[in-house]
Amino acid sequence: MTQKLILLRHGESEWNAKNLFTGWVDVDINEKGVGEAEKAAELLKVEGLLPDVLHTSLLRRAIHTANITLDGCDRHWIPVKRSWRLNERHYGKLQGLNKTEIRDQFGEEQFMQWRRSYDVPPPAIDPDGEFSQHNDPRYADIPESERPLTECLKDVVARMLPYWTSDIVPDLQAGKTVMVAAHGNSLRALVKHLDGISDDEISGLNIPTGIPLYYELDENLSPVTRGGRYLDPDAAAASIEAVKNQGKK
Ligand SMILES: O=C(O)[C@H](O)COP(=O)(O)O
Repeated sequence: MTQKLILLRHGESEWNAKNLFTGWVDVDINEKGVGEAEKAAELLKVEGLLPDVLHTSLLRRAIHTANITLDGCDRHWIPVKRSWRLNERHYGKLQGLNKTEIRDQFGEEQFMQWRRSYDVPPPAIDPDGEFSQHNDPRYADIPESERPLTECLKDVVARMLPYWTSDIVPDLQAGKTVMVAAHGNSLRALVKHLDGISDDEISGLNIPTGIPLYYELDENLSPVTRGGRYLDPDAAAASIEAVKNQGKK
């Protein structure tokens, strides 16, 4: 028997539209993002892919997107589990800064290394700075020494995988259709794991906002089709290109 996994990056956020590095800053989705979340519900209904359980990050943009999508396909009542381990990558000192300005200031190579290298994190944020979440009560359960002040994708893989194993896999193995509502980089980390993508190749993978990515997994939790399937492939292709080119305009 195969298992059903739906990955959903939040719809466009206020800061996606403003071209700002966001990371753990808790911004909401904008009107376009609401529309994407509603469309995601339609796509799930057409496919007959109705989630039995939801896993989200602790961030409003993922939670809000998932609520709209589940409401739209009459699944607002399913159980929900949330974890900081599904949060966006902590973008360190870049949080709150404009992507184009950072690219202009530091050059394309440094900009892309911070955005897409596997193991080079941006400089750490000042824990008491304006865009820091270091003292946010929702993260009080993370021992202070382990609370990130910046992260590279490798760090995200390391903190996301324990949750995948302990909480998401058991739901899949119980035969549930699982939806994970999360973020560009936490989903890149999960896709890297599922598809066995190398540390080098992962730099070329981008996740579009608000379009369900469906994975059918075999008994070993390997994708039946590598890369899964976007439920709206044309919209996904256009949005992937836009994410890839962020900071270039
Ligand atoms: O945190 C952010 O700024 C975005 O959600 C992801 O940004 P990226 O595509 O530049 O990594």
